[in-house]
Amino acid sequence: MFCPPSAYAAKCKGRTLMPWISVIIKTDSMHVEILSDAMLALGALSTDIHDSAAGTEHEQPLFGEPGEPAAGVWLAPELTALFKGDTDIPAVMRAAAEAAALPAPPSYRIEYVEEQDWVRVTQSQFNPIRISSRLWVVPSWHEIPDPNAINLILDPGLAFGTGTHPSTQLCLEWLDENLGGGEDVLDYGCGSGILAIAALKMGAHHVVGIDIDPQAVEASCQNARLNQCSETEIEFHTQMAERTDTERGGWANIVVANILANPLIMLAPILTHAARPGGRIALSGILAEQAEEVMAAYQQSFDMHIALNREGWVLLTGARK
Ligand SMILES: C[S@@+](CC[C@H](N)C(=O)[O-])C[C@H]1O[C@@H](n2cnc3c(N)ncnc32)[C@H](O)[C@@H]1O
Repeated sequence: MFCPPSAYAAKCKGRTLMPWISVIIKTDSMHVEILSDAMLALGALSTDIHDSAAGTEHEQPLFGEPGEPAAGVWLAPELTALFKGDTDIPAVMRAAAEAAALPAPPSYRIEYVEEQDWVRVTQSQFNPIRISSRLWVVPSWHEIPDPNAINLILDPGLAFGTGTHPSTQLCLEWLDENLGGGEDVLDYGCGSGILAIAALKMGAHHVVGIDIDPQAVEASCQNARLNQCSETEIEFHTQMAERTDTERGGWANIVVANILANPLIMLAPILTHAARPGGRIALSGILAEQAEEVMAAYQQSFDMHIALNREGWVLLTGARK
């Protein structure tokens, strides 16, 4: 239901204002960004743009991967802006229309957002995940479902890696199947540290986790502490140190990297250099249609193949020649 400003005013009469108001605006691809910027300048706490044609034949990605051109333009973008409950929304809409050089405010509707314990809401969406017969990923605030299993206790914080994404699960399953014990492991793009810590708990001798994002490194360190990993067994950094103990150019028995196709292609020389001859690599964060391109970047040094796939995501693996 779309609500013109006068109806909005009437709706607010006699009603206790909720702490938050969500304004949902139907617009077009020409005005959506300028309206979004205007909303933020006019006091919106956040804005979100999505394709209201999603689910129809018009649905298409708006952005490509980093470094790639935009994949398309949404035909029916919908802008949602969140305001405090006492905001004069009709005045905001008039000012936003002016900023976007529109003759009148676009049609919009409002929804009232109840105050919630957002931490609790977020936590309730993240439950223990059984990866294999011996491995569970358990949120730090949750009870351990199987005390006899290997339980990876996790608080992802701001980092990626709760264990719910198919590419993370493929990596965990692959590690579960392929770690024999005693390996030196590199986890490149460690996020929450989920793969690195899992590798250590499943028997790796020493694990190095690298992430370009300092917040991910911090989350990984915290999760390592939660899991009582010792600093001599596991370390996290924003970049890889030059190793002096490299054996014929490589030190890792296992290299795992769950990032995205393009960064993985660019990182091929670094990841290849880290793997010792005979060592294995596992790459994920790759869509099935990107597999050939990523394999080509590693094929010279590894005999690459697709080992696992789930929901359109694949895990590529190979042994260092
Ligand atoms: C998809 S998350 C994976 C997190 C975790 N390893 C997992 O499997 O769930 C990818 C991570 O790679 C990091 N990343 C992206 N590009 C990177 C690069 N060039 N070097 C190191 N880390 C990178 C991101 O910051 C992010 O934390």
